[in-house]
Amino acid sequence: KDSGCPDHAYKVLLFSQDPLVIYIPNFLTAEEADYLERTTKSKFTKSEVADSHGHQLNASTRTSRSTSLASDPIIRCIESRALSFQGFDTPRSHLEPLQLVTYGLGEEYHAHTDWFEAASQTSDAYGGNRQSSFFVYVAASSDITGGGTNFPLLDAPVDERWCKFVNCDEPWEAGVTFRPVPRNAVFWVNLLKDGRGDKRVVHAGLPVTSGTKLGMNIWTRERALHQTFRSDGADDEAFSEL
Ligand SMILES: O=C(O)CCC(=O)C(=O)O
Ligand SMILES: [Fe+2]
Repeated sequence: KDSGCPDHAYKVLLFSQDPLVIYIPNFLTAEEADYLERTTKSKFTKSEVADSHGHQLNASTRTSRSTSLASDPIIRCIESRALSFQGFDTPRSHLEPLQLVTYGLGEEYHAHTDWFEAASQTSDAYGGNRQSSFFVYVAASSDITGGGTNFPLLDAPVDERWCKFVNCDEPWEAGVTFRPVPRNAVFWVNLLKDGRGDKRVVHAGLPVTSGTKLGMNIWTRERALHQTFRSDGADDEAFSEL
């Protein structure tokens, strides 16, 4: 256990076994969510996406704004939680810096996978491809409508207890849409056993039709990222100079 980190006695709900999708209520504490909201307010820039050649671009497919977080004690606790959730065998070096994403009215992220096709995005420096994703709903204004995360190829659940977390008004053909419930998270595995990307986890951040939404991506790579691409990269460099 990381000393000084809040105890995380959260429960989890298995959403899908194959692909593996797990729903996590209360992934963040109220204090962490507040902290993330406060400290990132002025930091957002237009989100970038990688094209099929691996070039970063400001595409109309992603109209949200995002920012990467440098490590600090609170961030480190969130990282530790994401790592221990995946078992003890995932080292911290496999984590990308946490990425906060904010959406205002009409902003969205069209259907995409978090895993990459382009070799330039899955190089050794990046630790290969993205093995898993957490999408965490950090905050949503009380008047939020829209802004769910839609997985068109997953089956919608049947039991109505899921309706707290998924939009049960959606037509069955639309797959499943997780609602932006603050502090909750969706976790899924991106890669098949053989390392190829799993197309079934394609998803979209649906347009926000009123209010605002703040989300967070936690991406775990297959292998260690080069130090300069890690949230604690700067610290490590300072260390190596000692
Ligand atoms: O905003 C969402 O609901 C999903 C965002 C997302 O999939 C991403 O940033 O990769
Ligand atoms: Fe995504």
